Amino acid sequence: MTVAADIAIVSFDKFINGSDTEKRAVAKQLYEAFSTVGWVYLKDFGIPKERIDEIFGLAKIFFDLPLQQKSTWRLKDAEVNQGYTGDGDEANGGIDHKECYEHRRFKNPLCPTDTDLPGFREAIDSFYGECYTVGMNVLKCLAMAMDLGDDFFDHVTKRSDPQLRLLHYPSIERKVIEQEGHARIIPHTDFGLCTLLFQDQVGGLEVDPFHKGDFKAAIPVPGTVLINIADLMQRLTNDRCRSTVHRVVSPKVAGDILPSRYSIPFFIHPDPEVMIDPIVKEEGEVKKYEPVNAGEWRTWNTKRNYTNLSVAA
Ligand SMILES: O=C(O)CCC(=O)C(=O)O
Ligand SMILES: [Fe+2]
Repeated sequence: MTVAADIAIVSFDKFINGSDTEKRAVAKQLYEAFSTVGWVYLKDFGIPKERIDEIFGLAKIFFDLPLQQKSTWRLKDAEVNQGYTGDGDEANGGIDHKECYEHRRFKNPLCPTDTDLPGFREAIDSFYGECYTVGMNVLKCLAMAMDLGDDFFDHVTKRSDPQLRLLHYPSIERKVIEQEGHARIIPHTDFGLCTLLFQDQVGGLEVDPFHKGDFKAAIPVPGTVLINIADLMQRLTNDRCRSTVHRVVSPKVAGDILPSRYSIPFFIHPDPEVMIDPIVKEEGEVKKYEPVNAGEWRTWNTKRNYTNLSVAA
């Protein structure tokens, strides 16, 4: 049996509603988690449960549509990275069994209209805004905890265009997922600044916190959203914050057929023109990474993940 990962549960209430001292105390708790395991379960983060349930419900309605219809919104360009990707479209060194819908901040030409799916676009846009607020507050915590100036990340996220992803792992035979090189999503790190991750109650998400091939379950905790550090934040903080490997495998349920699973990541990226150059804070500290341009980094990593999507080449 897989052991549960040691991921702290932190309340965001005092960050949203508390005094400056209370805000800083929450920031410290987040930083502590991000600089060890790289993940935290955030509760009391200000998005009502009903809203999250509504979005999971809409994801189910969307993915239940016939493949032919979903394919009319098929993602065409890895750089734009918006629309539907089917099972097998995204792969990077292994085989994932999943389908996704990607939604962006400014333009969503491949989003179902009100005629296709009444209320879908409006609900997804509002949820996007709510996730954005949580995400920017998480970045503010990091700025506070690292003494970068509280508004440090405001300057690198003015045109920030995070990616909201609805994810569906279809019900599938266990023996298919459990073949060598297959997974619901293969081991990877996220490549932006940080990610918010909502998951349903099915399970199967695992984290390898210290990169020893020792995966531990990030079990679903009701009322929380997981937040994890991604590669650009690790680079920017010169390894103070840790972007850790994770994957989704079979949930711990009996039977030959696995239930379907839904999750909703919200990937936060800096403005495309920003250079991510490691911040050094101590006398004699050496930068562990070369500076990278955030926009080029995002495009390069996204294209790499869509090697199977012929139109994106
Ligand atoms: O479905 C999940 O819980 C994880 C998804 C994920 O890691 C990703 O989309 O990058
Ligand atoms: Fe991920």
